[in-house]
Amino acid sequence: MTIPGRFMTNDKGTFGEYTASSRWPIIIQNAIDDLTEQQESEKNNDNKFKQGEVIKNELKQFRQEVINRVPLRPFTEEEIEVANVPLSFNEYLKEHPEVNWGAVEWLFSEVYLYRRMNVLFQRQSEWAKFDIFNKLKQSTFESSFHGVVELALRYENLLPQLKEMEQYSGSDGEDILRILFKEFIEISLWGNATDLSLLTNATLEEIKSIQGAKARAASESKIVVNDTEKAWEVLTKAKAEANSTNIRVDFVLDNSGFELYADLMLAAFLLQSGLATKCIFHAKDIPYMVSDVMLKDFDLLIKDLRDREFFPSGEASTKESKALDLFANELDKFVSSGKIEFREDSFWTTELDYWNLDAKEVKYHGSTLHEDLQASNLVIFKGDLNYRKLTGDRKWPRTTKWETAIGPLSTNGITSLSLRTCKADVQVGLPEGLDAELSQEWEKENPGRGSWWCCSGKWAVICFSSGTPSKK
Ligand SMILES: O=P(O)(O)OC[C@H]1O[C@](O)(CO)[C@@H](O)[C@@H]1O
Ligand SMILES: [Mg+2]
Ligand SMILES: [Mn+2]
Repeated sequence: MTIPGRFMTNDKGTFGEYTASSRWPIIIQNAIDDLTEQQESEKNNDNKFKQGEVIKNELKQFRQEVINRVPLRPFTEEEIEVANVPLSFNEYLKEHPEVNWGAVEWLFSEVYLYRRMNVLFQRQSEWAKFDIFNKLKQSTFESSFHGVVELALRYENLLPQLKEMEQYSGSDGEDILRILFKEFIEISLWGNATDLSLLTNATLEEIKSIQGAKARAASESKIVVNDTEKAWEVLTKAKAEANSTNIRVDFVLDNSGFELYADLMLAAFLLQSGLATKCIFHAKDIPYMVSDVMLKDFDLLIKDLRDREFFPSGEASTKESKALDLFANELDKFVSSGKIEFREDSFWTTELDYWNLDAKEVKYHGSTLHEDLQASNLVIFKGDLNYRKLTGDRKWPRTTKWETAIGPLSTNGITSLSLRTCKADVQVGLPEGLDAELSQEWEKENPGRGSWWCCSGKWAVICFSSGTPSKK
């Protein structure tokens, strides 16, 4: 099959076109507003205030450039030097000299946009390490207080049950573990405390019950491709073979706040149940896509869990406070014992798609990461942007097979699982007829935009690749 081109910001009627024309100016304006607020809170630092004014004017100018659809310019030597900008961006622009904001590949231009914004802050000494999206990340996490507490209580309730599991005879225990695995995968997938059967005080019997199955079936109905079972088999096989000595699961992260919290819950479940012995989290090295996780967001999350102002769970003695503290302590223990590790790499914030997670990409860490991820039993890619990079954000027919769409990743040795809430035009792996069916359904409420069902965040896909050539 010929490899199709990537989605462009001038593809009429696409979500990419809409994002570029209407959402990017809003994102930049929000950054200007948050910068102004930050300046107000540090007025006494005159030098910082002045530098903030410089950034603000440059952001306003940049926003105007995007609106006026000017050509995308290369980074200057000075910018590359000061802000450590990977040369991949300028190489791309050299090959595509004519691109402007109104007619450029969506993937490149969106990643380039965040890099351009970051350069403006990195060039000012007082703002070089400032995360312009921090306020938004923190306020969003703060507003998810009830879901955070609910999951912490569930986790606390689950711990003794996982211990008790040992007594269950083989298949019975495994059945429950499989149900819990699927539920934690779904909690991580949706990045919220879905109301699954895993109620706060559900007993193991209840989890296995019909009622539990009904709740699960309801939430699974929105997952239109579901390879969870294949990931389960990989980890249970590893657990049986490795007698739990060395099972590594990697998370290529998406959003901070509740999504990261849900990812940590999944990791804690895997570690406590012996389905993993080490979890490595891959974070972004600069502020990116507004909400994506940086190393500092993990430290902030643990601090927030213990902060009674941030999460008002009452006295330290309340069951809610104790559950939050318990999970924060668990995370500290996992980190100090090396069971959880956090890393960052500039590869994740280049425009390179994940076909570059391969030995052939030797300039921007693609091959280094590819080499390292060979040692992982399962690499979980979270969210929509990662899915777009796995599939190259290309205009594949929506029934294209997963292993075709992810190119070299289907045979170069990385065992991968994409947990994606659908928020962009690219969509593959669908059975015949499903796209038409969902487009028709979405069209009813959204005339003329039926195909945007896969940009709504209302549906999701869970896609597995063994990373080895499929046995013919
Ligand atoms: O946080 P996620 O799940 O990666 O979603 C980010 C998505 O939002 C968008 O910015 C626009 O919807 C996409 O470009 C991007 O893929
Ligand atoms: Mg996401
Ligand atoms: Mn994201």
